Amino acid sequence: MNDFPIHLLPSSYSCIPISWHPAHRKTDVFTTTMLHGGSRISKLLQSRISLSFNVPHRFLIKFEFSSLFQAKGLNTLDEESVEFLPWLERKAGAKISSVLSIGKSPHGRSLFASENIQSGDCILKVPYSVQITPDNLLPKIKALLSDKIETISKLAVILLVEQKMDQDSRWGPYICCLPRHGEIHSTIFWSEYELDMIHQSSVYQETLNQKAKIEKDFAAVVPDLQQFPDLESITLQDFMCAYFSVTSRAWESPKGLSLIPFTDFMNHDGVSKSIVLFDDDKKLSEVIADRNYAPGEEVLINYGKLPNASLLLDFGFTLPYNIHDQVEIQLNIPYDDILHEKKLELLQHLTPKIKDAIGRNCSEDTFIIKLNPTSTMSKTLGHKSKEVRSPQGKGKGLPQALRAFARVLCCSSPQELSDLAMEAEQIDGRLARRPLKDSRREFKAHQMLSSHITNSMQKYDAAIKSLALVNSPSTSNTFALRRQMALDLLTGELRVLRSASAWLKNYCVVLKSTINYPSH
Ligand SMILES: C[S@@+](CC[C@H](N)C(=O)[O-])C[C@H]1O[C@@H](n2cnc3c(N)ncnc32)[C@H](O)[C@@H]1O
Repeated sequence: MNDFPIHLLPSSYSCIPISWHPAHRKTDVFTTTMLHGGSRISKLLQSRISLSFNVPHRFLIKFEFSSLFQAKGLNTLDEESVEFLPWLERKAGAKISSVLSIGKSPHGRSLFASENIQSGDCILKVPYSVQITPDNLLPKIKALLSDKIETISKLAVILLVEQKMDQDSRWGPYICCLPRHGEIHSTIFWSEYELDMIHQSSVYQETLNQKAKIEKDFAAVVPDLQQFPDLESITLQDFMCAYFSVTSRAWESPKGLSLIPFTDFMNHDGVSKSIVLFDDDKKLSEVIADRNYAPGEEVLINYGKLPNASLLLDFGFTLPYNIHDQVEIQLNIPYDDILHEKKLELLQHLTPKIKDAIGRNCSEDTFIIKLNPTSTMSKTLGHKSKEVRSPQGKGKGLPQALRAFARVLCCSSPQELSDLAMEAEQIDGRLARRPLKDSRREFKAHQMLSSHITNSMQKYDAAIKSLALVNSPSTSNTFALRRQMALDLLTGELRVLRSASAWLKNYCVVLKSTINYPSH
């Protein structure tokens, strides 16, 4: 389902580990030996000459980088950023990168090529010894925290404890770089007024769920933290910020959830092929460049095939045109349907638990529509775009589970329901996965879906139009930024709905042509 071996850990839809983990998302952890081209990676690792790290090199980086940034007209570095890599390399006792430097991008800190990088180069190697995992909890706090506390909360507590230690923190230079309240745009920090802009999207409810979960997790750690005088002043807002730092910066690694300093300064590019890899034998994480970079260019990685819904909730940003966008729709069996109970029973028994792209279990009436993984070039937009495929195409179009649900929903007699149940038993136990033999009923089911989606599109249209009318409650840029994110989110979801609608209309036209009307 997800080709990306590792990704940053979003938390929102987490029923898995990072709860999602990955936390909410399904995360497959591969060691380099399991990767495609793993041998290439090992070869690169062996062939790279390890430069010894010394003080003059620090100054070299500083010099090269400052001049690079002046040449590119980018913001110059702050002192903290210049000192960061040398600090981490000293801590690791190893060279981490000789081709990357930290700089400022329009999206916060980022990594930039400090010299020519070729596709296939290993651009950074961060030893496990300088990654932050729950093992880094101070023993006295570790002993106190109940086993029930999730990893994500444990990492958040580590960040908070280190923050409180201030000058005494072993991770001070890293902690200083973490986002602060006011700089974070995840929807968990949006006001009610701002959230209202995305009421139409499932992210609205996901945000409320996520906030409730964080509050619950905070309530679970507070009694333990209160035993330390320095930590009793930690507020829910502090915890939320630390929690966000974890969800937006941690990777699921063979050691569990890990914060990987320096690597986590890399920004996301949805079409990049670079990901974070873990070499468990060498006990380090690495990134291989997926293309050539000239000095001064921002080097990006892929956090995973994430729709704007996940990016917004877990990372606090959206992409203007996200090829991984998806939309969640809900179908319900009407209560006044005389077959309500029977349909419900059948669906509950015979429909396998529906899982979305990120591994979350959905209730039987919630479906995720995604665009077909086969990309085509959109001439108009100049972006790689995807469509829900037409019935004639090789793709499957809408989720099978959604179409099955519609077929059951449109049954009008107990006999039709038991025919479906019998057919499922005779095949693979999965209900209503095949087109109904009666083309009229198949047509009716898809017509119903089509009008449901049209209805949803109208609501999205209205929500998008109303964005232009919402007034900024303050003069800050924050609201304008969040409104743009809301627009990206809703526009992307509407695009998926439009594509699904086109697919359904096409399918219905094809079906209609096969229906034999009785001759009079
Ligand atoms: C893993 S950190 C990357 C480093 C981060 N820019 C920093 O200043 O430390 C992830 C955060 O970077 C920002 N970010 C990453 N990729 C982005 C993108 N393509 N567009 C906008 N913001 C992005 C978001 O704020 C996100 O929460």
